[in-house]
Amino acid sequence: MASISNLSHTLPLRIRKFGPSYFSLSTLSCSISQEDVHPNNPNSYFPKRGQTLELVCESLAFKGKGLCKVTQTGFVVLCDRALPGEHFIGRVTRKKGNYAEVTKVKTITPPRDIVDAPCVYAPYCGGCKTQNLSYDAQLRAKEEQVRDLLIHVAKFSRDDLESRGILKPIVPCDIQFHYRNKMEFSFGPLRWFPKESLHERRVDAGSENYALGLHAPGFFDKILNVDNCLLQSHPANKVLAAIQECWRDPQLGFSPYDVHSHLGFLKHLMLRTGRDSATGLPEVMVNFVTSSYKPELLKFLADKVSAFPEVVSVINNVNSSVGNTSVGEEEYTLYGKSCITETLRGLTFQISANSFFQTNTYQAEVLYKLIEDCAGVRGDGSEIVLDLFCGTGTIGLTLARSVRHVYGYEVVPQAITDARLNAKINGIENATFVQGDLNKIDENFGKNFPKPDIVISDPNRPGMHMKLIKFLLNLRAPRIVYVSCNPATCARDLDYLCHGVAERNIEGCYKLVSLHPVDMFPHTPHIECVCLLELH
Ligand SMILES: C[S@@+](CC[C@H](N)C(=O)[O-])C[C@H]1O[C@@H](n2cnc3c(N)ncnc32)[C@H](O)[C@@H]1O
Repeated sequence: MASISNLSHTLPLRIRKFGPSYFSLSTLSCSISQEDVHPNNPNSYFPKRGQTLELVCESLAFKGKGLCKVTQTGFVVLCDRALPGEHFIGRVTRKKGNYAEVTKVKTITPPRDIVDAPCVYAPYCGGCKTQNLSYDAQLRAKEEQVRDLLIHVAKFSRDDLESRGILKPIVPCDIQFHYRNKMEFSFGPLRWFPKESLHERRVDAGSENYALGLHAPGFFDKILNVDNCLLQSHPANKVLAAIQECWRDPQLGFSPYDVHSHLGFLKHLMLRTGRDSATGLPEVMVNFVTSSYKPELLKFLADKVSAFPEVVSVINNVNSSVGNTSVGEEEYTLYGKSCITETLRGLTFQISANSFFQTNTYQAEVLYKLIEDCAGVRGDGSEIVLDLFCGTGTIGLTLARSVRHVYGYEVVPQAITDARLNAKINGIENATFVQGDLNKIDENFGKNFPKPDIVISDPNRPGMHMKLIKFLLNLRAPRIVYVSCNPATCARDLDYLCHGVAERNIEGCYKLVSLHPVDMFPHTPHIECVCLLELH
């Protein structure tokens, strides 16, 4: 779910809804000619495709894009890889409703707070877009983004947020590199080179042209070859390097999968790192995703990686479909165990090749502690917890020890199986996990569990469906802890829960007590938020 190749998500909320006023930024320099103004509305302004603008980046917006505003009009322009304070020339590439996107042509004055990015791939890789921005500045930009969304989308006043102390300072991540416990690399027949290194490409290089790495941002078919990733664990990097060293050898007979011709064997390499719950030592799972089942062919790579003492599991997911996901129709264990383990808040979790687990274990400890604090469990074993979007049950299980019962709901059947298994291995008997689609609930939802004292809701990026919002507003649980990985949809849902949905005549009944932004993924645009809502 959280491979680096899908770190660049689509914008789930219509930006149209925000309008230029969402971007509370000062006016920036850019000259406008009379033709740029729409003839029917002299106040409107639309730059033309191909037009160049002189801009200053003021802040970072969704997907970590630099946000600029055009002088006199306030027209919003977004630029990938522009950083706060950077004065630059941008060329308009796309017009979208009430904003435009530009690509950077030339920097006039460098950004504030820049640092040398330690990773050689940082300028091109879609994973770490802000590695060259100091960590303090990254945190400030994330905090500002959340504040803007709370004001302009969730409709809280700046005064509310500040004087009532609702918006808490962002929780930094103490570990800024090697924090990811899962990475997914892709194989491809032709490595991608950025423009400035195109001279390195050799047409006659044969299998040397093969790529194993990360997708070039925005391209499903272009792969930047990567020998070492500063976000993944050290043992996982050793495995990656060992595979890179040999897999192109023509004598081994490996072919990378071509997403256009649908030919080729090796599709993805997924590396997951956990910890042995008894010794605390790292455990690595190597998962080869292939287009067919050929264990005799994979044996060479399986033997090579299993020679590392940290590698305790070598898996083969076979995905014969033309789709390019890493989830196979069949899964084989080529070496060792079928799962690795990880410890979180004193509990042990089994992680299979495709099960969801928080990708930054270190910061997940911090996040879950915060969720527990916000849940405010009394500890007398009397309370009922409803854990919506429970995944493999991790949040609910950490609370189960001090409440009467946890009811978890989740759409992915395998995650529910894992949640039940996780309850069992931790000796937890007061947790019930049910598979179901929370976007399709009807009036019967809620009849199978007692009224909860605490609701935990941790949806994925699209946030909560209106049916679920209505359900929660009718349920009137005393407390909701809303955990979100997308501050835009989070702000929308907070507005609904607190202020209601005017166009549907629905009244809100919650008060936002606190919102803690948490940095789970340094150098990336991602922001997690933990919000505490209490019934009015
Ligand atoms: C951000 S994850 C949270 C997982 C879990 N709470 C944790 O911390 O590990 C969101 C979860 O919501 C699940 N999900 C997505 N859409 C859903 C839906 N419509 N109904 C129920 N669950 C859904 C996903 O499968 C995923 O496990």
